[in-house]
Amino acid sequence: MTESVISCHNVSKIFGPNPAQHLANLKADPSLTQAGYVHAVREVNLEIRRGEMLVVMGLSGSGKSTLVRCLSRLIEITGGTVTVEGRDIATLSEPDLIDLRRRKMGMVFQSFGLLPHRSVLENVAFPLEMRGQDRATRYSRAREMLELVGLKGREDYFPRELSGGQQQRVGIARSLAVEPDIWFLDEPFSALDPLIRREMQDEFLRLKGMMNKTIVFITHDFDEALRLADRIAIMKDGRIEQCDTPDKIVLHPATDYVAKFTSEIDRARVVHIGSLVRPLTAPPSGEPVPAHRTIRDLARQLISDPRVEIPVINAQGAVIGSVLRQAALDVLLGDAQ
Ligand SMILES: Nc1ncnc2c1ncn2[C@@H]1O[C@H](COP(=O)(O)OP(=O)(O)OP(=O)(O)O)[C@@H](O)[C@H]1O
Repeated sequence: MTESVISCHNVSKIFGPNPAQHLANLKADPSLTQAGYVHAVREVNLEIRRGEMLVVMGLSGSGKSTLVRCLSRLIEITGGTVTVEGRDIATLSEPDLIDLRRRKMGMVFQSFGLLPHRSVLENVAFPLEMRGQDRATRYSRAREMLELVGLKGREDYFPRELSGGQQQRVGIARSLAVEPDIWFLDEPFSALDPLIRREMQDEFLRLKGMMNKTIVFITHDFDEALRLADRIAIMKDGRIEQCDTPDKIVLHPATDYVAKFTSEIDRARVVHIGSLVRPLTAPPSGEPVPAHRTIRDLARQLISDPRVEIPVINAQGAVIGSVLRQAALDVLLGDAQ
């Protein structure tokens, strides 16, 4: 099992004048809600693994931003513990906390937050300037990052001369310049129009493949979550309803609420053959199918294949079990339970 980088144990956040006092009885006493208390995050338990992309998904007001801000202690939690690489971040002094954020963490927000009077190059180099790096080193690193996000040649532009998508790329390049191990992105693409958003998602998947970073990505768009995530944590009223791989979420939604999100989804595009693997009941025969392919990818073959049971291979080519053709067809035709 991969090492956990961030752990949340029973994390709660209550906004209000005297939150700690009400941690135990907020739920039972509705008058506290009337008095202005908001239970934004409720008893969240979560392990974020090194190198994974965890997408936090939920409707507006479900607590996504609050939870993610608790992970870097931008917000003080009311109850529970958050540990980052084994250290309880509530126990860190202010300088240690700033150091942890500067050395390990990067953040990208929905509003691009670029400095309007500085060029693109200067914007990307800015966090390195804050770190006291000399001009030549920081400009060279900033150029590298701009090339990585596809903005080579735009170094001397000003933010107002770029499109929304390009500005967000500058924001991404700026946060990558400091080489964060843990990367928090709060709805980074939501201000972009659908086509550019899709392009940015592709770009993001490319970057993710190149860098082995732990990423926590917030979105309220389920399609975006399914496209990008290794695992999705679905929040409702401050709680995590389910935290699982996209395959498991669409195949086995844990609650009615999660099921509602998945009802409109084309499952065959999400579910990989590997998710339906079961032990072989007979020696494998005929051409196997790779576990990493989606049911949609293999639709033609599945429809015409006469076999009841089709062997499945892993990335190394070893047979890991089989898939019942009928089970795959059920997903394809929307009959999966
Ligand atoms: N500083 C604050 N003071 C009081 N209440 C707050 C504060 N910040 C957030 N809240 C409340 O906490 C709840 C969760 O808010 P949060 O911003 O975490 O939700 P979200 O899922 O990120 O929403 P969105 O998708 O709209 O950004 C909401 O009811 C919100 O009004």
